[in-house]
Amino acid sequence: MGVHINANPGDVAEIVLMPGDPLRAKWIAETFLEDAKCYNTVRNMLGYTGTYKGVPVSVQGSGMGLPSFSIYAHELIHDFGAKKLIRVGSAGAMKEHVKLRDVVIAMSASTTSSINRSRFDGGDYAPTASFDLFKKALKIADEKNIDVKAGNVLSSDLFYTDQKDDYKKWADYNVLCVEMEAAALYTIAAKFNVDALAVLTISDSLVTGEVTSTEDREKTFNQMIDIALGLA
Ligand SMILES: O=P(O)(O)O[C@H]1O[C@H](CO)[C@@H](O)[C@H]1O
Ligand SMILES: O=c1cc[nH]c(=O)[nH]1
Repeated sequence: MGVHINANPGDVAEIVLMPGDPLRAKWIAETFLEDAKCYNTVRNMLGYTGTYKGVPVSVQGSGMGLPSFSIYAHELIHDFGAKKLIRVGSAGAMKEHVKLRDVVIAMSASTTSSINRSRFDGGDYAPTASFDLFKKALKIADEKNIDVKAGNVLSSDLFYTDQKDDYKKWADYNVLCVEMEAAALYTIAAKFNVDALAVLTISDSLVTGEVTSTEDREKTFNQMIDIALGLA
């Protein structure tokens, strides 16, 4: 049992999909998994385990931001033995060629958070995807004819920035999009020596100002789920 995940040993599968939104977790469990059962309702941060093509798979909401994500990732690995964490999240495009609904796989995650500076006594750690999961995800995308972009993403502490153009410096250095958790995922997975990958869908564009609806973000980003489940 963890402090924030009120489940029993064995309730959580070795592979866990992690959307920020707990209602996206519910949608994934109900839409893609067989016999999904809810194992966590603490703080309404819903977690489910079911099967996908006969393989046990869990889906656990993480909440927003590196601190919240870090708590769930830590407990999933440390208390429940998770071995593969796949973030399935929304992100804002920072480059013109990254379009609404594009799937972006995070090879690495820059961050504005100071969590890793504290952890590494001022040093700049480089949070990086698992090569094995990354390779497999590209293969799955290819087989399923899903066009993906891959590169560095930004895990920001801020959703609302003070200046509209704050993203441009990151874009100038080829960072593809902004979200709020991947850097924590890659750091915590590395600490515990488990595999991790962030598969993102572009929900809005900081370049063009286009947006998708709340319902779209909760229930329609199927392609990233297809890729994530292919990793099970
Ligand atoms: O759609 P999710 O997975 O929550 O991800 C993105 O959406 C939230 C902000 O709206 C942040 O958590 C960000 O990382
Ligand atoms: O963190 C996020 C997620 C989606 N869009 C953004 O601009 N930021």
